[in-house]
Amino acid sequence: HDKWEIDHNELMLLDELGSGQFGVVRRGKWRGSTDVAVKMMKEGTMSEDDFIEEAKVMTKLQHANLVQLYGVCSKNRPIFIVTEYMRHGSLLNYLRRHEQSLATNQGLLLDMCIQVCKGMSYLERHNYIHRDLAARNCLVGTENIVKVADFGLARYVLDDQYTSSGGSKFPIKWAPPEVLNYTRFSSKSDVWAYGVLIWEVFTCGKMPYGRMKNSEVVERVQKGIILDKPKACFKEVYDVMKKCWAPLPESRPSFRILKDTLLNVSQGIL
Ligand SMILES: COc1cc2c(cc1NS(C)(=O)=O)=CC1=C(NCc3c(C)cccc3C)N=NC=21
Repeated sequence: HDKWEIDHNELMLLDELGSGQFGVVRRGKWRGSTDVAVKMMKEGTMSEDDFIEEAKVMTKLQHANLVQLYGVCSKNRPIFIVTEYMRHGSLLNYLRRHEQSLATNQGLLLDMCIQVCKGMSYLERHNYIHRDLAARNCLVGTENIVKVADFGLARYVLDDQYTSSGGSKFPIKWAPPEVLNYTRFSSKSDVWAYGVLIWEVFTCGKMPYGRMKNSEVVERVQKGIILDKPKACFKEVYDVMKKCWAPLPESRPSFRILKDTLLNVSQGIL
């Protein structure tokens, strides 16, 4: 019995948590006691066999700031992807719901960014590129634990509106110039997206570039125009964002460096 294969008879599906373009996510219980989340992959949205191959690798990526993949139910269709359950949902929704209390708590906002950085530093160390890092793809658990989710899944999406940089669903606002021009993903393109994620956190979930059209955002990014400093954000934190948005990927810091930088900023200003 393959370790990553979960017997769907051992799953009890409970309330619906949300639904995205790849399917519905429901809360569940595994073997009667373990809280899980189950993503039921809408048929035809994903190259399933490739993903199942990848699931074997993903179950080996284990870190306190990565949403743990428990396994897949791949014997039936739709396939189920089973992960640990994060009781406060997506970071983006959490920021928006708790704006009042979070807006004045820079320490907590910075701590959330550092947790994401630790998860991303682990992926970087394992040469694993996320490709779709954003606050919507991070999840919040108990005691303000923040974890990176959905890492690497973008490669298996069949909808080319989502995968090609010209597509209507492509996350343009989190993409650096080399991804917009050549779809060249790397851990340094993840670093650019991480800079936008810090901006999302310090604006408590605002949409980057507001309601600006994708074509206008692309033009600005190509010209080197970057997002403004959020009101409630220390200058030192904005300086880190600007490092993440260096036009050339090789000029951007690694997540390993970013982690040390942010920890110093945290000690310095708090
Ligand atoms: C409590 O609220 C929630 C909790 C979760 C959640 C969404 C919400 N609600 S919401 C929509 O944000 O408002 C999604 C998950 C999840 N994993 C998702 C996942 C699976 C199952 C498979 C592959 C990739 C991923 C990321 N673990 N816990 C939660």
